[in-house]
Amino acid sequence: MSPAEAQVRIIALRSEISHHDSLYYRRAQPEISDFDYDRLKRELADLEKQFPEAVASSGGASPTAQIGDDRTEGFARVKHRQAMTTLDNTYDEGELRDFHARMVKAFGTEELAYTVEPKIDGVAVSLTYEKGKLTRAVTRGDGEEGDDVTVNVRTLRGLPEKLTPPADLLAGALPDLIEIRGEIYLRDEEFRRINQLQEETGEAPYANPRNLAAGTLKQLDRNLVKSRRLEIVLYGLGACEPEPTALGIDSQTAFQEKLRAWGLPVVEKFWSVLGIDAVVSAIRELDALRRKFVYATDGAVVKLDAFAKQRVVGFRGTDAQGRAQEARKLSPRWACAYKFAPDRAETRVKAITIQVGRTGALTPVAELEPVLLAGTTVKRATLHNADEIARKDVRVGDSVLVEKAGEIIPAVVQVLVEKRPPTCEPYVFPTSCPVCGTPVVRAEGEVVWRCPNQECPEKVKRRIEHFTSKACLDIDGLGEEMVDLLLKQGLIKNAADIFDLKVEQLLPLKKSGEIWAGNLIKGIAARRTADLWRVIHGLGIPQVGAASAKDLARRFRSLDALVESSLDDVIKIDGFGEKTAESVRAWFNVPANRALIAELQHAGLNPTPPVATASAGAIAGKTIVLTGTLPTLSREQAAEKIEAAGGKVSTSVSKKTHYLLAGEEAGSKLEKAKSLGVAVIDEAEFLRLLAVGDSGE
Ligand SMILES: NC(=O)c1ccc[n+]([C@@H]2O[C@H](COP(=O)([O-])OP(=O)(O)OC[C@H]3O[C@@H](n4cnc5c(N)ncnc54)[C@H](O)[C@@H]3O)[C@@H](O)[C@H]2O)c1
Ligand SMILES: [Zn+2]
Repeated sequence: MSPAEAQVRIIALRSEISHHDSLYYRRAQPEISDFDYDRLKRELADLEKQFPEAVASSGGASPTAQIGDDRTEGFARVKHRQAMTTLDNTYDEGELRDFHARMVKAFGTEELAYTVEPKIDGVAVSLTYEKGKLTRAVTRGDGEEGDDVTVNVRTLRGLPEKLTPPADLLAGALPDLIEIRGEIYLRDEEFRRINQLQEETGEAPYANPRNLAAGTLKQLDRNLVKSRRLEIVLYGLGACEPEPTALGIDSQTAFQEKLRAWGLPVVEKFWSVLGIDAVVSAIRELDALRRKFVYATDGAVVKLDAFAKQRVVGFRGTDAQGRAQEARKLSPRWACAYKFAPDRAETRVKAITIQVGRTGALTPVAELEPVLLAGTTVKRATLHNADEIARKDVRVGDSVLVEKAGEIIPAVVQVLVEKRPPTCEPYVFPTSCPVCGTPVVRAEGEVVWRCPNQECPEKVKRRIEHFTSKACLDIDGLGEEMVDLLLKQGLIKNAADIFDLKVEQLLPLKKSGEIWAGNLIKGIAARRTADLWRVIHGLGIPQVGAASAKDLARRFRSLDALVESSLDDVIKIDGFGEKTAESVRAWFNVPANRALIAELQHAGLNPTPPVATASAGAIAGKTIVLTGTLPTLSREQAAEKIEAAGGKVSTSVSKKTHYLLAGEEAGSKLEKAKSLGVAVIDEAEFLRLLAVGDSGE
């Protein structure tokens, strides 16, 4: 390659990489896989090294000398006390050994202590704890300054507002201020749940849990954030006052132990080892274990253990020409990320079929030549939607690469265009429903095409299947096949008909099926009084999963009350965003849906409301004032709990106040409460009261 050609390629790569950076960090909707992205970036870094003169005349900053910037509109920006960096990474064991060789050169010994940690594929954040209390959460941003996401991070389950102080003084006190770095992630099952809702409502599904976590963390609707169960795992140290050594933290291993002692969520396992061979075997162990972890991992992070040694080698902060940039830290020289190549395989697309979902969404699926991938045989892979097929230009007959991350459904990541047979025609997405022939529609701003026919046999079937499924009415013996058979025989037309089935009607379906038919009818009859939330879930209201159905059951306690509820009533439920509430109301406003409810009731469906609900609890209807600092709950959390239990939070103490919930350093409110004879309770008492009304599902 000539310098002139190199320059052209460098400019092209820079713009391509910037494009992918913006999609990945700001919009959380990347177009290419990480593996392919890393290849582009490596190509650019190599060219920049090889042709420094071409770099000099290309102008502008290179993505190789920057940290991917995640900052977006709508968030306050906060400077990190200590910069957040990225990691140098490799897919190659040889390069990992080169890293070790550099350390050996710096310290003159092979016997170097390292930690090996899982590399969590989440969204990087920095938490600040001041005097043991969580005060701030900030995204990595450009490394120097990130977005303030404190409000959203406070919704995370499993993240303590306070650090557990050491049991004995010898263990060191809590730091005055500490920045703790970690990753926010979503579990696979939560990822799947949300993606299903996305698809049902016609929004683009997320490609993987990391992107969904990133997209969620940057939501401005706190209720939406809360409804998605984000979690966090912590592993890194930023600024610390006093010096970490004063707290007994002089290595990554000691820091890991401290995180555990403080009660923070941490990695399941890390290794403290001596020398590079031990590093390599720890990475092998990690690779064998990592699929069992609750978060996705994409590699191992190897760190020089001793902080004193880390300080000696410092950070990479130079651009491609080796010039130092103004104190901009890019990545530590004392760490190296070894990435695991994704599980990928090459196969061929035999056909593209279209699935029609419960809400009519048309989902294209690639039917594949069976191929072994991550230990399982893969025959089908999702193609998501029409836009995705067009973007990747997937055609029947194409050779493709399929990738499987964790337990996630395999996806076609790339078409091998060079292997395309000349007869391959571009795929044409159907313009009518493959099942009922109705022309498909696409709502404005949606990516999903739908069959709009409410009577579409496939939709009807899927609605009934959902209604009788384990997750909903849980009717024994009424699986997908039986529902299909009953529909084909004309014995049912909708979910309500199930309750009118007679033994005589079922007898012809099976040879000597008396016992079977009798049991099925008995089973169906027993579900007439199923839990209310199961019935609500079974209705298949868009956006309403089991958790929301439980909330609705707790709040309304009967189908009639739910049918008659107003948008306002629904919005007020804790955890319900406007979107969910609107979706609920829209569903009940459809005459056919109301008719179905009437039919169900007519057929004897009489669901059981939750046993002990919040409205029967000790907090329900009570006015509570908060004061002082509580030992574990933040004010926000306490207020939320009160409202969720049907109580009211008030700011000032009066004769109408039922309880004053008082923590440490309670001031004038405490005196006033005492003078008015208002009951004063502490956090423990408060939690006991809450528990009184919380036994119902
Ligand atoms: N597909 C795309 O279009 C696209 C675009 C941009 C970036 N990316 C992906 O993102 C990567 C770059 O992102 P990055 O700068 O965050 O780098 P990175 O994800 O490769 O590694 C650095 C990050 O790893 C995280 N990390 C996880 N576990 C850790 C541990 N135990 N110790 C220390 N750090 C740990 C930290 O947040 C750190 O910032 C690329 O390599 C690529 O895989 C993909
Ligand atoms: Zn149809």
